[in-house]
Formats: sequence, C-alpha cells, structure tokens
Amino acid sequence: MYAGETEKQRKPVTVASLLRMKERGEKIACLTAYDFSFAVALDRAGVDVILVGDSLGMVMQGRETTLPVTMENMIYHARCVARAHTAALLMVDMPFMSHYTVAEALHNAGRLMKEGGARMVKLEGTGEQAEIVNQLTVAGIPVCAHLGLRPQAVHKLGGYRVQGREEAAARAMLEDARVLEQAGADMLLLECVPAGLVAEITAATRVPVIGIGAGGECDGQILVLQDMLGLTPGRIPRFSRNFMPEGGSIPGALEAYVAAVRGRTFPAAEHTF
Ligand SMILES: Nc1nc(=O)c2c([nH]1)NC[C@@H]1CN(c3ccc(C(=O)N[C@@H](CCC(=O)O)C(=O)O)cc3)CN21
Ligand SMILES: CC(C)C(=O)C(=O)O
Ligand SMILES: [Mg+2]
Repeated sequence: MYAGETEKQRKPVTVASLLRMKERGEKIACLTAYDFSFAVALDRAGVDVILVGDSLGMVMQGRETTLPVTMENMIYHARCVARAHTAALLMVDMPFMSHYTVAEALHNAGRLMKEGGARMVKLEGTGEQAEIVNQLTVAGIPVCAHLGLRPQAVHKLGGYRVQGREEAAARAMLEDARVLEQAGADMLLLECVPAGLVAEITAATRVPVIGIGAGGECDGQILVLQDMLGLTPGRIPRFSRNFMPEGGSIPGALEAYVAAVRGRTFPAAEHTF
C-alpha cells in the first residue's frame, strides 16, 4: 500500500486467533511471499498467515534446493515483507543449519524477530528438536514445527518424497507432533504426508495443523506463491494448483485460493497422497 493510503482494517492475526479458528473449524489460508508488493496483495486477499519461506532459494534465487539459503537472505526478504504491516501473521523460516543447537536457534530466531520483523518462526525438525522449541517458547518466540517432508533434509531423505507411509514412520510422526506441541509449538506444518495420518495428527493436537500435500482434513493449507500463480517453470508439485486460470488476475487468483481453502474445495483428491 502507498504511504498515506488507508484501507479497511482487518484485525491482526495472532497465535490466539489461529487457535480459535481451529476450535471453530474455520480453515486457515496461508501462502508464501518474499517481497513488499506481494505481501500487500496477499493481505488484501484475506490470507491469514504469510510465510517467508526458505523456498526463496528456489523461486527467488533459482537454486536447486533450499540448502544454500542464508540468515542474511531470510532477514532481507522478511524485512521487505514486514514493511507491508499486514494483518496476516508473518512467519519466517529458519534456514538450513541455523537451528541445531539451542544457542544457535535462540540467536537466529531472535534475529528473525528483531531484524526481520517475524511474529513466528518455522523450523524443520522432528521430536529431537523439542528442547530447542521449548527454549524458543521460554524466550517468548512463537514456533511452527515443520514435519514430514523436510526439504532441508532432501539429501538424507533421498528426494522430495511422501513421508509417513509405513506404519512405524507414521507412529513416529504422530509422536513427534505430540512431543513438539508439548514443548510449546504454537503450530505444526505437515508437508507431503498421507491424508489419513494428517487427520490423526490434527485430531490429536490442540494447535493448528497446516498442510501442503497433506490432504484436506488439517486446519489450514499453504502453497508456494509462484506455483499457485502459474509462474513456476516446468512441472509444479502434484499437491499444488495454479489458480490463475480461475482467478483471471493476481488479486483474483489469490482470492480464489482463499475461497477454495475456506470452502474446502482445495485440496481435492488429486492434490492428496
Ligand atoms: N516452487 C516450489 N514449490 C514447493 O512446493 C516447494 C519448493 N519450491 N521448494 C521447497 C520445497 C520442495 N518441495 C517439493 C518439491 C517437489 C515435490 C515433488 O515432486 N513431489 C512428488 C511426490 C513424490 C512422491 O509421491 O513421493 C510429486 O509428484 O509432487 C514435493 C515437494 C516443496 N517446496
Ligand atoms: C513450502 C513451505 C511450507 C516452506 O517451508 C517454504 O516455502 O519454504
Ligand atoms: Mg521452507
């Protein structure tokens, strides 16, 4: 929005308001953004949570993976988005190797909050990260724990593959979700997880569960902005959908996405594992 321009006020989205949305069964619509202009557009479309994702390594920088993304990259893009002063909650990814000791996690999450303007940080991890989530919680930093397909672990996982298909892996993920919620996580994000397991985790937790390639039974959805605007070169992941044909324009596509999430028409069966 231009300086001095006024807009009808939307109440700021908070950890508490997201919890209420889960309790009421209202779906939470989330998207990534990496700059000021798109942050304003997402906010106007009624998006609840804006994620400055480390997917910026791919969609902003043209890299093959998210691994080279730095703290400086994350802070730069977070600051650009934060200047939109959105009612949408601003969540920022902790990049690869920024959160594997308590001291580093506190230092780097602190930087995303202080310098980046984040209101929540997201970290990829398992139950092993419980102590880190607990210490961030002690520091008053809202945390989203990202489970399932963790793109920062792509070389360990052997590719961008669905996670939690085998019974033992499914039990472990459910236990990780419980442990991370117990440690203080305010939100969970499940990427590329079979819909049945997602439904189980969503029912077993009080905090909102956001999905990407995780079916329609979780509390909200997230997509990478460039994928849903049809801007990604080549094939988009199966779980994604281009909303541009339906929306007709960028604001139209963003509104169509929010409406489809709220109206439970996205994701459909073909986007689900
Ligand atoms: N543009 C973009 N979109 C994303 O969703 C995204 C990124 N970048 N970068 C970071 C991660 C990487 N992601 C990905 C990338 C590819 C698949 C993929 O190709 N999945 C297969 C399913 C494989 C299986 O069945 O096990 C697919 O067909 O969609 C999944 C997640 C999600 N994230
Ligand atoms: C795909 C979402 C969940 C993400 O972590 C990112 O954009 O980096
Ligand atoms: Mg990410």
